[in-house]
Amino acid sequence: MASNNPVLNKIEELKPTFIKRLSDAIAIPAVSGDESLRPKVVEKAHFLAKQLKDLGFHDIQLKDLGVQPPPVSDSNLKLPPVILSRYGNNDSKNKKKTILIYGHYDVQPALKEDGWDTEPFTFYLDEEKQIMRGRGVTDDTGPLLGWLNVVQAYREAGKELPVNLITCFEGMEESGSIGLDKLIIEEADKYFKDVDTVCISDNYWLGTKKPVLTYGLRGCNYYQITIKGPKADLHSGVFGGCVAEPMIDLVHVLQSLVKPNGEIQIAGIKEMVAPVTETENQIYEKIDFSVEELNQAIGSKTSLYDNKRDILMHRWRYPSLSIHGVEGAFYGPGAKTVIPGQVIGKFSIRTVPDIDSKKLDQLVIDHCNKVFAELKSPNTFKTELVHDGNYWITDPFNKSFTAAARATKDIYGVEPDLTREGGSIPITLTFEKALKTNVLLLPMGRGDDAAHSINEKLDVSNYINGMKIMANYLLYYSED
Ligand SMILES: NCC(=O)N[C@@H](Cc1c[nH]cn1)C(=O)O
Ligand SMILES: [Zn+2]
Ligand SMILES: [Zn+2]
Repeated sequence: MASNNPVLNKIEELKPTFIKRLSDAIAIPAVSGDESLRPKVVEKAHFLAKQLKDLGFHDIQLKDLGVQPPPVSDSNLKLPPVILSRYGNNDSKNKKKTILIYGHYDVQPALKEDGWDTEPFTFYLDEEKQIMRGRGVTDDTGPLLGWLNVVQAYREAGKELPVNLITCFEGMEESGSIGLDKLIIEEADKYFKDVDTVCISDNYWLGTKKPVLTYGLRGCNYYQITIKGPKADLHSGVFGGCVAEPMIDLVHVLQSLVKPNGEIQIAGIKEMVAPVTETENQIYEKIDFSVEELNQAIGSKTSLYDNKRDILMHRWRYPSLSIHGVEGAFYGPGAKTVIPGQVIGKFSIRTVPDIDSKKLDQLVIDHCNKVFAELKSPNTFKTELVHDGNYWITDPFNKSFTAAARATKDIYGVEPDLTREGGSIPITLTFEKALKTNVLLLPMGRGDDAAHSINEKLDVSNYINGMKIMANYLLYYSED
């Protein structure tokens, strides 16, 4: 019986070791979106490769993906490596199934000044609440290390791993997984040739109490608008009123994209969204989630919808457009009277079935060009795609989901809810297509973990129970 799996006790016993491993990893500020921190992303790859080696993984390869394509400031900037490795081997008398474990070791940017209670790259354990804090604890360093920890627990419990593992850990997920598609396609018949299924632990429960398994993701197309005017920033008293201000142009274009109620204003997008079916209509009622849980996760009562169904549909199955920020604009405290000479506005669209990504890019660029032309501004203007990643949806009743549901029930005593997610993991669809296999999303953290936000956290219980689920999932998936 897997609930008596001795590996589960070993996971409890090794808790301090696993917390220390996470603490060491969090200390490396592997921010893929910050070019100046690229050496740190590479350092984290080497840190992980050493951990894998010490745990008995073999054939460890740090795959070079070449230089980062534009738009990028440094045209020689190298992409961080993808870490491939194996645990276990098939020989003639030992034919085990092979699971590919995907995770990402890069993280979102984080500064203490953003409002963190502690330094984001100094791991913090709240002993009383048993909550761990730091950039990456839940997205995705904690879950990624979970797999390594599970291998250690199997080894120290004296149990053979019931499956073979292949790792594919990337360092660019938070920046669109640039370069990874090509590598997966190239390795499909080589390094990945024995893969039976893919498991990704890089998402979250919907709420805070009930575990879930995830069968859908939205895609993400990220754009930037660059507006250039004066050669340098100007004094607004000296020049204000007689120069065309890039920031004023940008505000006009950005406001044309979306209404405050979330409605996207770009013509042609709505028409590409798949209609709601009767079967789909019925799934929302059964999901364990409430408006209060959303309010708790966002720390306010600012939801656009007052009922569960609309909230879930707008998170999972409708597109959304978010405006993220403006590079070059004044944003600090105080009252600087500056006219920024050049600004870069950033926004993204979360995509859903059946939006055609290339058609979307054209609609977005045409829309922005049209609105800018109407301004009759002498400034220069360019809208471009920074990166994209497709949406994904699968059948949640295949062998891998069934094994994961059983493993989850062992640990939490309930059947997990089957959910979709509003976030994106750009590479999911590529795995499915290139390896001709299923993908399972097996989340570790909770819906209020504040991934991408300040004070990102992971409850110790989710870390430990998440590993126990992984351990039993490997066992159940190995069975015929
Ligand atoms: N945990 C998954 C995650 O956070 N994914 C990112 C991926 C992304 C896409 N474009 C930029 N980053 C997300 O924002 O959903
Ligand atoms: Zn992630
Ligand atoms: Zn993320």
